[in-house]
Amino acid sequence: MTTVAVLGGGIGGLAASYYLCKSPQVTKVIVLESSSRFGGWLSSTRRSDGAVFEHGPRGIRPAGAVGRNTLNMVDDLGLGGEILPVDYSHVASKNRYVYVNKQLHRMPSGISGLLCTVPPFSRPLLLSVAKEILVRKGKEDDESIHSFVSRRLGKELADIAVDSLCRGVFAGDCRKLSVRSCFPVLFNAEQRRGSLTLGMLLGSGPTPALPPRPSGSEIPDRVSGRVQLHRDAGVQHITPAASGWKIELDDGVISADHIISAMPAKALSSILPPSCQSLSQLLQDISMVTVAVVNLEYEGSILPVTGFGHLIPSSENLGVLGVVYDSVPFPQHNRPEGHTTRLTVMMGGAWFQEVFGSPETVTDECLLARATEAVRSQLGVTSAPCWSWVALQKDCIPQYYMGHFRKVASMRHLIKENNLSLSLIGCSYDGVSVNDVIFSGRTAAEELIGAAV
Ligand SMILES: Cc1cc2nc3c(=O)[nH]c(=O)nc-3n(C[C@H](O)[C@H](O)[C@H](O)COP(=O)(O)OP(=O)(O)OC[C@H]3O[C@@H](n4cnc5c(N)ncnc54)[C@H](O)[C@@H]3O)c2cc1C
Ligand SMILES: C=Cc1c2[nH]c(c1C)Cc1[nH]c(c(CCC(=O)O)c1C)Cc1[nH]c(c(C)c1CCC(=O)O)Cc1[nH]c(c(C)c1C=C)C2
Repeated sequence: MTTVAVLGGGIGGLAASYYLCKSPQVTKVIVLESSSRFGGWLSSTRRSDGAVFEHGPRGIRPAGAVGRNTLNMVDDLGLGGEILPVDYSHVASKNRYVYVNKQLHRMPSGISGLLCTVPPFSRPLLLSVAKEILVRKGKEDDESIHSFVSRRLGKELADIAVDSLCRGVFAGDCRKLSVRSCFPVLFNAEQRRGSLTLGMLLGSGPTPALPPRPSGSEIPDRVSGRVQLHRDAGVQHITPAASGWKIELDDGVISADHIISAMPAKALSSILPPSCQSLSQLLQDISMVTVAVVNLEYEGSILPVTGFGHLIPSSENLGVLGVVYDSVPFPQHNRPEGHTTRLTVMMGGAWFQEVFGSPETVTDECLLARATEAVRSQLGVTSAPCWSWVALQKDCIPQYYMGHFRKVASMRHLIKENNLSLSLIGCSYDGVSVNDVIFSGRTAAEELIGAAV
């Protein structure tokens, strides 16, 4: 009865089409992807010798409702056996480093991390946590992450730990990013319990509910039967029609009863008609940053420490955000013959233009030189890499600046007010992690169908 067009074939669009096909009310799902491959930022190189290098995301957090939701989807698609688990006792889960004052420091963890003074911090975490309970609740309806954490836990934690964390998740500047939109758990803990510590101990509100999992191994067949996947199908314009939408592609026009937009907000803004100008303007306002992802392979075991990787606060180095020690969490992706170490250096983000100039003119040689120099100075690796790959991921991570929640609420309000049969999903709105994006696809499918899927 219903034809749904999903615009954008990244993980958000693919997840939405998977959930839509679980309902018999949806007769056809048409996924339109402008590039020549599906997956969006999920992208890797598998070399002929078996080594794998990720140019986008490399892991998901299985925790919480959204993490469980991803695992359920992966299982239902019969892909559970492909997961490379990194459990909580793994060294990559326990050891994360920050590079401060030209040294690597292991981030405090466990009881001893709470009770002892662990450099680069000047006092035990427990002191900050205990004092936090007494800090009064903020009065604003949003605040920068840096201001929020400085106020509640002290400036040192904000300057080092939180500054680094925001670079390692949003490639962004914690002085500009919104605590309400980037870390809703922290914001809600303060709102509901008056304290992060109490929020963590007592819980800070409802988490998304997951309906029971469907039993079927037939799901992949049902999905493939009703989904049409079109690559090289860039959407140029969409126009509301008597019932639903007219969708203009480079080489034709199609109709759909409903559109799920899984493309970046700015891209959607550029294909809307003049009659949707207010919505267009709000969408246009969601900025993205560019990240240079440099994969490096070195002969032998070259790491001075073992763990997931290290992050670098903006006070130490603006341009280099962090280094992932890929061989540690995912040794299965090393080349089987002869021992090598795989690393990924991530650079730029909110500081790209300032440090490297325009993404349009920066060269791969320049980015490779900056990445190998970071590995030399931060990890003491003097040898040259035996293999490298530079991927310039332009406009790849949205920045939820202060007031982001208001913009998103206004967009959804405008859509409702104008009776547009349109859902907004993907990383531009309600969370940037792969888990969040998959969950946004599920939420949109459920809202459209009017039932849990
Ligand atoms: C370097 C990097 C590392 C990351 N690491 C992690 C990680 O470890 N863990 C984690 O959870 N998350 C990570 N993320 C975040 C996560 O990967 C992304 O937020 C997520 O993949 C975004 O998915 P999406 O479907 O919303 O968007 P996208 O992947 O951007 O998909 C949108 C699609 O829309 C298409 N499109 C655009 N315009 C049009 C048009 N006009 N017509 C048709 N199609 C169009 C695009 O080609 C694209 O394929 C990382 C991101 C990056 C960039
Ligand atoms: C240095 C840059 C980046 C690194 N990863 C990303 C960037 C921009 C992107 C990214 N990483 C994670 C997520 C998902 C967040 C979530 O809510 O699940 C995204 C969008 C996962 C992540 N990576 C690190 C942390 C602390 C997290 C949060 C979740 C978790 O605990 O796993 C740390 C980290 N990321 C990078 C490095 C070098 C690094 C080092 C310790 C790379």
